[in-house]
Amino acid sequence: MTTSTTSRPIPTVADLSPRDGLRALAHLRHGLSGILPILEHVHAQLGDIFQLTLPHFRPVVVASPALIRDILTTQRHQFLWRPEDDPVMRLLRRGILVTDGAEHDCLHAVIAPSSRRNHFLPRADAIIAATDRALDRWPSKGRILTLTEMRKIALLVFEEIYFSHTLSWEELNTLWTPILRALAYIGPGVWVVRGRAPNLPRAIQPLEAHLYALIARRRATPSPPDDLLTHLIQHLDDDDLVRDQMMTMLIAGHDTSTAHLAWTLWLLARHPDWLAKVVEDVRTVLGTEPPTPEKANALVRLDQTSKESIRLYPPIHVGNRFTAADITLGAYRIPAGTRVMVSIYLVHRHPAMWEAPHVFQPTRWQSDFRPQPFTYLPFGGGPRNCIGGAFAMLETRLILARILQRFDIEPTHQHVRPRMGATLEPHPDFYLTIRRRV
Ligand code: HEM
Repeated sequence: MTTSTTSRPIPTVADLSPRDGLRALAHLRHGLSGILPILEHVHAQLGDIFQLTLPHFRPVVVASPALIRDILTTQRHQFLWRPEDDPVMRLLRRGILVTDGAEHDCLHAVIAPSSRRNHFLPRADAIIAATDRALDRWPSKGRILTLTEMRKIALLVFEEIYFSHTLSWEELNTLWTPILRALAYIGPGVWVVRGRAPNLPRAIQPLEAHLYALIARRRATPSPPDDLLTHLIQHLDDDDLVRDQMMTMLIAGHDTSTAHLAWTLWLLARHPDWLAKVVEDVRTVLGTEPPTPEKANALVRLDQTSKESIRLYPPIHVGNRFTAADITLGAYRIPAGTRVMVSIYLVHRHPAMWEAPHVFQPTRWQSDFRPQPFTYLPFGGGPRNCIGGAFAMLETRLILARILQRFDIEPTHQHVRPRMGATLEPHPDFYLTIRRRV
């Protein structure tokens, strides 16, 4: 823990000069997409810890690796994950992501085994098969709406691997709007500054019904498959609690991969010289065979692309915590009940930690390159890091390799901005021009 005998006041946006304040606010012309540039601007002026002071929304934003280490590891017991009244709590209820202490640790013990590498490595062919179901419907020559298509793939893959359920196109159509409504509900909205969370939208009902139907069917299956859903029903008697974990894993497990896949394709399409090299690797290593985990490991430049993409555009760009009591963090006193935001986005672009932080430079990820501790946190850090990180890394590499094997991608000039939804996603959704090879 970082200690200090005297405490310092946390700088607030009120400490900005009027000129800097106006410059920061000017980014609001881009709506929600302007918030990250505002945070970058304030970070540059006020340093690695500062406080926003909006009505009902006064988070302490942290971009200091040392303080982030304290929050995620040594002082983690001083933080809670969620206040009672928050849309994420209302949607996920008692899901692993939003529980604390012993309850969290019990759920972790149930869920973690189905997310280990040795569990899903043998199912890599199912990831490819689910991907192919979506790719087979792409035009031979034409355009795809990238974020939308990546979401379809991520949902098909997720349900196949974690619920052993082959989602039909009809089911996907039924679930599509409820899932988008659930994501919009938990994304930032005006309620944040109004201070009162809206009610859970009724439109998500078909998603609830889908999860409960899977639970009922699985409880009635005599020889169930070895997957997350089976682990859950074997350990948890309460269907509502099973539903909470399924909802959590489905939301946390597909929206993040969707955003990462879309960002990576956008970066590739914006950097045609690099794209050509990655494609050459894919086609040399794979030939006409589908990607396997071993072959994906040999795709070094694809791996570098993915690492750089998730540095620049981390789908989870912030870790939210709440102080459980008055605490001391480094040289600062923070009162109980304060929202503390670990800014993964700011630390990934920290000018003192990264060379050319805003530049897409996949070659920085040479095999011997190790970022400074707590400066690269795409999957969080400490004991509460991402439970699906290993799966996500394999899944996204296999999917990208399959896309590049089966399709040529044209460079794009389209600009997108990172928008804070439930995850950090490219906005607007963008078209990729593609041509089928196989
Ligand atoms: C590119 C994909 C992914 C990214 C970038 C990502 C990122 C993260 C991050 C940053 C955290 C920590 C949040 C915090 O400290 O506040 C986290 C936690 C979590 N993630 Fe992921 N994630 C991804 C994929 C997945 C997948 C595939 C699953 C499940 C199938 C998943 C399930 C979870 C869960 C349940 C937690 C909470 C763990 C706990 O509290 O013990 N994530 N993720």
